[in-house]
Amino acid sequence: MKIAVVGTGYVGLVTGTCFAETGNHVTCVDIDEKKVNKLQQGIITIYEPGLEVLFERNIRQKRLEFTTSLKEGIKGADVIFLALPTPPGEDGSADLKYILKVADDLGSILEQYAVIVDKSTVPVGTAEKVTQAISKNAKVEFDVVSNPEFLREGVAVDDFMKPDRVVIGTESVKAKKIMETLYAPLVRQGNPVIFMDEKSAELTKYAANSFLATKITFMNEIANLCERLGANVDMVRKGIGTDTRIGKRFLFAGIGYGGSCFPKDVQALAKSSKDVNYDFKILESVMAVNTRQKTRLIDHLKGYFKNELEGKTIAMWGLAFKPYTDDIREAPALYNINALLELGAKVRVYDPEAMENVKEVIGDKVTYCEDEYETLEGTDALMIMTEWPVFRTPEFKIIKEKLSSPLILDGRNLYEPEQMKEEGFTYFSIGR
Ligand SMILES: NC(=O)C1=CN([C@@H]2O[C@H](COP(=O)(O)OP(=O)(O)OC[C@H]3O[C@@H](n4cnc5c(N)ncnc54)[C@H](O)[C@@H]3O)[C@@H](O)[C@H]2O)C=CC1
Ligand SMILES: O=C(O)[C@H]1O[C@H](OP(=O)(O)OP(=O)(O)OC[C@H]2O[C@@H](n3ccc(=O)[nH]c3=O)[C@H](O)[C@@H]2O)[C@H](O)[C@@H](O)[C@@H]1O
Repeated sequence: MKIAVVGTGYVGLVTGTCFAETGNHVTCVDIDEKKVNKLQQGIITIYEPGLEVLFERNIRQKRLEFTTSLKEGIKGADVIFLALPTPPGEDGSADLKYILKVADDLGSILEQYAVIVDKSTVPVGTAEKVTQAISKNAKVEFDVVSNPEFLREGVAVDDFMKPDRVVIGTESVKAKKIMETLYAPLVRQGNPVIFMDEKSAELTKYAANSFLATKITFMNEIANLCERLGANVDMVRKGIGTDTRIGKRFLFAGIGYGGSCFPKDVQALAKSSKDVNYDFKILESVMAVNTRQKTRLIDHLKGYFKNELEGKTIAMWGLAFKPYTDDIREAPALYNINALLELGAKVRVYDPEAMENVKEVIGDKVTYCEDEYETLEGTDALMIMTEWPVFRTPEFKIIKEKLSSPLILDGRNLYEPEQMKEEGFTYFSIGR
């Protein structure tokens, strides 16, 4: 099949590369000339384990191409994916300006029937709006389909190539057939393609992300309660996760969820609910608890140093919002860096992949270090923000030698509290 992917960011690049890998001819379109230039030279623009080898192979085999021209990119395409940004607008709702701009343009340049697919996370009613925008100038038939994406950064290739399920919202028989054929190689494992109406598909995406954010938040609350009651959240997690109705995944307490999606999608669903006069109480609590959770380590640090953080230097391990990505959007680390700087502390940071991205946002307000041990030079405490494997089994002796006070604040529960006590640390983790 001939596929066009409009928007070659995270989702666009994974979508384009994976569909090329399953034998389609894919042209990815982006307005960012620099990005397209790099991609045309075979330079990958995101860090995603396992993607580069597929990307290089499909470019070599001329199944994957890049352009800045929408007209050229969609020429002859059977399916056109819109993988465009939907950032939060001022009121928290998803901003549809990128999607609707492309939809407007598509109307006049479509030369033959195509299935236009909303791959971006978009509120209920967007497929209808996209249809109207294209219809204004369209001279040919087309269908608009909702096909939300459920991939996670860091394991995006696996999530895309072996999806738990594929959700497709359409009532068009023609579009359904085309989408079925396109996804057939990806659902051979027997996982379902679930067809439904467009609105239900759009809401499914927000429901999934909001449910997962709620699950994490619930565990963060249980963790906070554990600290007050003397229980251990790891034990409680194991105790409840073995109930198959609850499941083991997404039960890890920490310093709050981050990333480019959970925060914005929970906020957008809350706003959509308000717009139809529905007070979605759980979502309001989830957002409030998550904001509070991000301050947990700082609160403890302030307590330890009796609010005297002026002139203290803090080492920070991990900047990305989670491991195996260089993505720092809504990363708890950024929140904590800013809070430390405001309190007059200095910060020394290390992350295996995300430092360049942090430099772009924070500049030289913090010191960037070559590795985890260099961050510890002349510092008063260590904060752990991301559970990269390299931080899991460090040389505690070296850490202790380098810190002026043996204080570790661990937002990801990497170490055993008992062992830390034996090693002579004051160790604060979440819910233990
Ligand atoms: N990042 C993720 O892990 C996931 C994201 N999503 C959703 O997918 C959508 C896209 O997200 P990301 O890929 O992270 O965004 P992104 O910000 O990484 O990429 C968007 C791309 O669209 C391009 N663009 C903007 N206007 C354009 C136009 N008129 N024509 C062509 N290209 C244009 C930008 O230059 C950028 O390269 C969002 O709705 C997001 O919520 C869904 C699942 C996973
Ligand atoms: O819509 C999206 O963009 C994507 O959002 C999330 O994927 P992602 O943001 O890549 O990352 P997750 O692995 O879900 O983690 C999100 C945040 O939750 C935190 N988290 C996750 C799991 C957990 O048990 N505890 C926890 O605190 C992570 O540290 C991270 O900050 C969803 O998991 C994907 O299904 C979805 O497609």
